[in-house]
Amino acid sequence: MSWWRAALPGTQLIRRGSGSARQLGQAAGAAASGMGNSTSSSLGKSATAPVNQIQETISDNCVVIFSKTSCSYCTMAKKLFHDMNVNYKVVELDMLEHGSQFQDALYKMTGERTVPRIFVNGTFIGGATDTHRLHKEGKLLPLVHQCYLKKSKRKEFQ
Ligand SMILES: N[C@@H](CCC(=O)N[C@@H](CS)C(=O)NCC(=O)O)C(=O)O
Ligand code: FES
Repeated sequence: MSWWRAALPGTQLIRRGSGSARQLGQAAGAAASGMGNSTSSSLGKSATAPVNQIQETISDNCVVIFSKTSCSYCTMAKKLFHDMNVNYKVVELDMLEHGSQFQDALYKMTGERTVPRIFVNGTFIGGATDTHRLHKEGKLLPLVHQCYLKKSKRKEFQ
């Protein structure tokens, strides 16, 4: 048993490869490789401004990777979380009709429009290189853990 599971007995906080991607038939790349869950079903389909849609996605999910299906840096980032047994949300920008508008919004929010753009616990943590560095420094999992703790506390009071 991993330490974070031990710390949070009985919770189902860390899941990998939830059924939703397959059920929704989305994110074929991620589903086929058994990694992560789905491209957000609503993202890019609502009239809400891209920045607000991104805000909503990053506050609803502890780990969000803005990615492109063709990008191996993105695949490496997904693999990192997959190997840590951490569930993550992937938004494949090249699969969205208005993907470039989302890249523009990410530029406004993070200063770069490159992929991957990775958010943990609602905060931008960087691209693939930054994320690997955080992991090497032992700082990545605590950030994820903080988010799970926050969510489980919220549940307690509901
Ligand atoms: N050091 C950055 C490199 C990011 C980067 O250069 N990404 C390229 C793809 S690998 C990119 O986004 N190019 C522009 C684009 O696809 O719109 C990281 O680790 O994330
Ligand atoms: S590694 Fe080539 S597009 Fe990302």
